This record gives sequence, C-alpha cells and structure tokens, in this order.
Amino acid sequence: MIDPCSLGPKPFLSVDEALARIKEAIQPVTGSEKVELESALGRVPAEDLVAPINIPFDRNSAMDGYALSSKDIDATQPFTLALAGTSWAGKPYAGKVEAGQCVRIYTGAVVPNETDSVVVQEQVSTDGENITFPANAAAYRNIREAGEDVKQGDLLCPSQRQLTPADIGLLAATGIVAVSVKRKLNIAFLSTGDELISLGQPPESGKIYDSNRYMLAGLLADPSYNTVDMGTIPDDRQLLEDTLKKGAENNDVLITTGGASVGDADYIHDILASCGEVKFWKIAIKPGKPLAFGKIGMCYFFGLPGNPISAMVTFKQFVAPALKRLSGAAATKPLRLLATCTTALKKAPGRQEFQRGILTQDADGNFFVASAGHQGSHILSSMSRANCYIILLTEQKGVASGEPVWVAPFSTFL
Ligand SMILES: Nc1nc2c(c(=O)[nH]1)N[C@H]1C(S)=C(S)[C@@H](COP(=O)(O)OP(=O)(O)OC[C@H]3O[C@@H](n4cnc5c(N)ncnc54)[C@H](O)[C@@H]3O)O[C@H]1N2
Ligand code: MOO
Repeated sequence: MIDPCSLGPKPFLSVDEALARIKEAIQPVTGSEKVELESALGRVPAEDLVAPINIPFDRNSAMDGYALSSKDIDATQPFTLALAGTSWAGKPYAGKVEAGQCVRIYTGAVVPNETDSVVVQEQVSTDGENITFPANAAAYRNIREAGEDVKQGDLLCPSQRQLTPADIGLLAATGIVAVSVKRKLNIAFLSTGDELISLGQPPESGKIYDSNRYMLAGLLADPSYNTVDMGTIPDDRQLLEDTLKKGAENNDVLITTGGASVGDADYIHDILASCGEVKFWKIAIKPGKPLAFGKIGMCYFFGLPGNPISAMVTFKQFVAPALKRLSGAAATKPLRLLATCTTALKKAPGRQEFQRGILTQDADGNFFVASAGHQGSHILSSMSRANCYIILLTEQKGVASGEPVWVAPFSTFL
C-alpha cells in the first residue's frame, strides 16, 4: 500500500520538529496557589522547597540496645556498666549519664549527650541492674546524627518537578504544612463524529461507542489538571466551531479527537485555521499523522486523530509533554532501551512508527520485545495488551527477528 506521507509536495513535519514547535509555542503558567501537603501530590512547586529544620532533628539510635560512652569501653575484655534509665522513642532519658553507666535505648530514641555508641541488645547480658558488654562493643556506633539526612536550609524539592510520594514524605519529615504550587491547568476535551454513541445506548449498525473520550479522561487524570468533558459533538461545522470557541474561552487547553483528517466531514483543521492559528498539521508519525496543533485565542489546541490508537499515541508523544511544560514542570527524558525483537516487523520508510510491543526480561537482565499483535490504528486490544512502544525510526524499513530495536516502556511489565 502507498503511504500518503510519500505523496504530496513536501514531507510532513518530523516528530522532533513538531516537539520543538510545541516547546517554542508553550509558555508555562505563572499563577500559583498554596495547598496543604495532603493535597500536594503531583503538583508542581512554584519555588524551590528548602528544609526548615534538620532531619533527623535529634541524634538518635538506629537500634534497640544500650547507649554508652566510648570512654567506658574496654576493648580487650567484656565489661559491665550500671543501668541508669531508659531513653524511649518519643520520651528521651532526662538525666545525665555518669561515668560507668549506660542507658537502655530504643530505635529512634534520642541518644543522651554523654553517650556516643549504641550496642544492640542481642550482644549483651543483663541481671536487670547491670549490663555486660562484649570486648569489641566500640565497633557498633548505631547512631543517626542530627541533620545526617537533610540539613536545615538544604534544598528538599526543586521547583518544576511534580511532587512524588517520596517528596511528600520528605516534606512531611521537616514539618512543612503547606506548599506553594503552580495553579492547575484547565483542560477541556471532546469527541467529534456522527457515528459516535455514548455508553448506555444500545449498539447500532453504523454507530460506534465514543471510546476516545473515556480514554482521554484517563490520560488526563493528573493532580495538576482540572478537566471538563464537553461530550460528543456531531459532524456539524457550525456547532463544532461554536463549541470549540466556547471551550477555548474558558480553558488553557482544548483537546478534540476525530475530524482531523481530510474527509469532507473533517472540519477540525478548517475551524482552527479560521478561528485561530495552525502551528502545525500532519506529522510523519504512524499512527497519528493528522495531528493538528495551534491556538484559539489564548487557548492551546490539539486536534487528535479519531482512530483510537492514533489519538493515544499522539497524546502521549505530544500532548503529555506539552501539558507538563504548560503546568510549569521541567521536561523529563522518556525512558528508552534497546531490546532484541523476537518478531519480524513490517514498516515502510517515511514515518516514525510507534508499534505496540510486549517487553520481557530474562534472568540475565536481557530485554526482548515481541509485537503485541495487529498494529492497525483502530485496534484497541493490542494497545491494551502492550506494555511498551517499539520505536521504528523514520527511514527504517522492516525489522527482522533477532535484530535490536528501541523500546519505550509504559512503566512496569509483567
Ligand atoms: N484520504 C485520506 N484518508 C485518511 C487519511 C489520509 O491521509 N488521506 N489519513 C488516515 C489516518 S492516518 C487517520 S489517523 C484517520 C484520522 O481521521 P480523523 O482524525 O479525521 O478521524 P475520523 O475520520 O473522525 O475517525 C477515524 C476513525 O476513528 C473512529 N473514531 C473517531 N472518533 C472516535 C471516538 N471518539 N471513539 C472511537 N473511535 C472513534 C472513526 O469511527 C473512524 O473509524 O484518517 C485516515 N483517513
Ligand atoms: O496516522 Mo493514522 O493514525 O496512521 O491511522
């Protein structure tokens, strides 16, 4: 079959050029708001977050055992110290530890100032009042220094990086109650097409369920985004134009699926050209060629193709990084690795391809990837089975079984 990309006066924009145009067009939002730490997961800090205190706050014990001073240690033979009291986690020993004394101590409890070693309880013997230590007790310090993890004034989390659960834990450990974060993006999305029916309606010949809208809602689930589902719009040019203008008025980003190509009922490009500005239309990518990007007023616009896999691939490759940039988050480099392809793959030169694959790893750590099945841009089942994209470069032809290929894992794999 002839690839339409090979036809026409000039080649379509490459994936990298399209990404560069998106980067150039999108300026991160400037507004910020203060949110409680409990609501900060996934939000983008508006400024660098700095430690208000040391972590650990106190010098504390790493083990359950006995705290003593190394001055009392006998390195050559077992020795005995009198038990002065207990330092509990949350209830430090209040007295002074005199020469010849030790203190019962538990993991996380404050280490008394006069002591500098904790010997684990498994290594001592006791009669209840005195503790006998082994000769080499000095070898076991078992003390966590104040500020050993983070010092007051250290950078905890840089601005521009979405807060992870580990970040939230780190911030909580320093007692930070609320953080200033970039404001949420307002994103509207809709589907277009006379053939689309909503869930709950009976199946009908000539109609299909509007699966893209549900998929998009999933792709847009992010704590930094407020989303508005504008529903399914039929192939009515005026209605579509009015709906796009309305969506663009109240949102930072508007995303559509369908009607992006060249059919007589594909109005997206025309409407974008007449009501806004087309930054690009059509990319040398498979699937996803008819992607349109532009602006309607102040709102960024993405017209995704209607084929479900084309919509998914273009969302992940172009819309997701664009939204991250707009939200104030710094660009992250997608994980790519080389794997041995265990199925032969067909490909015509001219477009960069994102084929659905199943990535596995053997006991020696070697990666293997197989096709996830039928690669048609309407085939949702192979997308659902896949755990990675196999990336085939623009000028690459087919791949023979046993050849290395670039793979972009989605996250983990079975
Ligand atoms: N003459 C040409 N025809 C097509 C070309 C071309 O270059 N020349 N490109 C093809 C490519 S590549 C793609 S991708 C599609 C994209 O077309 P549109 O964005 O205009 O999408 P539609 O025509 O509206 O729909 C395509 C396909 O997807 C189904 N669809 C649409 N919306 C949904 C939805 N919300 N949920 C599930 N499925 C949906 C629709 O029924 C069609 O089957 O154009 C090719 N044609
Ligand atoms: O680009 Mo289309 O998405 O090849 O099917």
